[in-house]
Amino acid sequence: MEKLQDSIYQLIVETSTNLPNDVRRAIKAAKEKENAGTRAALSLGTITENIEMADENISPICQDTGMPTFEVKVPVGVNQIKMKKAIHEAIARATKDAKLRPNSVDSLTGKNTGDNLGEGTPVIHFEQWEKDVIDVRLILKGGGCENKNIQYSLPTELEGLGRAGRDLDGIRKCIMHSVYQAQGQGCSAGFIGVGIGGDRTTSYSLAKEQLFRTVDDVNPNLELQKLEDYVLENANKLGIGTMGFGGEATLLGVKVGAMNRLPASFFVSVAYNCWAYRRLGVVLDQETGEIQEWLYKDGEKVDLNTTNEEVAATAEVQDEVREVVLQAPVTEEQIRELKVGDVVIINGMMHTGRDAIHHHLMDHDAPIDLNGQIIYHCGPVMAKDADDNWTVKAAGPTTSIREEPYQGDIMKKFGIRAVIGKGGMGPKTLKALEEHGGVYLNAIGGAAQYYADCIKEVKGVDLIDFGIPEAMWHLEVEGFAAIVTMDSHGNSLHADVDKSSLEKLAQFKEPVFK
Ligand SMILES: O=C(O)C[C@H](O)C(=O)O
Ligand code: SF4
Repeated sequence: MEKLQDSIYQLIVETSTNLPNDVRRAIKAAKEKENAGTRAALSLGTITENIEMADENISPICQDTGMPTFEVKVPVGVNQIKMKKAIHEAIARATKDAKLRPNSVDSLTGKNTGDNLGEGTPVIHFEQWEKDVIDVRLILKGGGCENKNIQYSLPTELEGLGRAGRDLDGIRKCIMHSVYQAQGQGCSAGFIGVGIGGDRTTSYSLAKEQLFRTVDDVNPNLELQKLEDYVLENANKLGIGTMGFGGEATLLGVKVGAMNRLPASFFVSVAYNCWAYRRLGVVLDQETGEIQEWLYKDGEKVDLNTTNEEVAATAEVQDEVREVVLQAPVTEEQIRELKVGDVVIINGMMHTGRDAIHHHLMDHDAPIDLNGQIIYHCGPVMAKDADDNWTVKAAGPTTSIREEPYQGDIMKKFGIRAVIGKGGMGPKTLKALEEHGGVYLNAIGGAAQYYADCIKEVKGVDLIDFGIPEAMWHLEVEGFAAIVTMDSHGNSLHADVDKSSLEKLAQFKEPVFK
């Protein structure tokens, strides 16, 4: 098995940096369907550009390289202990090479292990089979979309949809609701895997297993096939759109599996995967561990590069969008001029801060003067160059709503004028933006290569003890574009889309499957 570690390493690198063809096809179709020039179409344009950049740079598509989860099938007699060791070594190596972000954190102390190894990480499931080859599949599912997974216990009452009973129609309602509740926070347009039945644990496992089916796979169970078709068609009528900005493309794939349950339990579990649907597989020689075949890589690679017509359509609309260039630090006056829908181009400094920093700043001083500064909700992938200087390898936004309890207070306490993140924030922050004179800017979730390209220099880092993703990085940027989605006049695009999508959800209240 001398090739095993290397083969697994290749699988990890390829999964993190190169989206499979079925996913590429789904994203391409969504982009073609979206009306050229709308906010949704522009966002999808950034996403496709990012996918191609990651492929070219051999760098992570998204900075959150997720919870590495391996599904391994082995012939009888293959040493699983040795395989596990090779997987661990390959994971540590890929982390060192900045193909994975160090993502394994002690749950009690918050300490990052630094190499993605630790209690429970990575996840590896082995199964024996009768074939004489090894089949290894890997999914890298990020934390933001993982947080949007949801489990229902039927019967239940659902917002907008009323009672969901213990039947196919109740299941239909749960799945429609799962898409609504995710809004844009899991980096829509997304893909969902659904598990019906089982106990709470196996139901979720079944949902995740569905994510290993290809997007164009047709369910052999006719009833489930109809359900998949129904949800795919109708969830896209909710108008949530890419990143929750509104639009046609909300859901790109849905796969449903069912297993037996206990008479007393009836679970429906939904695993939500962002557009950065990173899963690949390899077939390995059982003696050498060498790669014999790649899975999910049918035919020629689907090209996502922007066409000339798309460039022209974008340019036309960009003329209509108000674009404001901000040189950070910024003043209250500049911020109060911004309105929802404006595109802001940032030059100058921004400072990363996410969960640990926000918690810390509540009762500590800031490591630097944050007056007039911009905070970026981002946990980047970083590496040191030959001269021992930090460089940014991937740096997209993280889900901002986690900072909702702190954000308003922190902006006021330190004089911060703008925060950049994704998925939007709630009423507490919106109120603070109005009182204090602040703005919330939405960047395109997952577009980690696209934003890393705007970062010209890493000026320094504070609180590195929190680990690479949670430290405060001081970044000098040029041409960093984001959209105003919450302004200082009480407007929130997120609140609007939530409200209108809930109204649309209610249109699916009547029974469909009897
Ligand atoms: O942890 C991150 O960088 C992002 C996370 O996947 C998120 O979607 O919020
Ligand atoms: S930031 Fe978005 S694209 Fe990246 S892992 Fe999180 S949900 Fe997925």
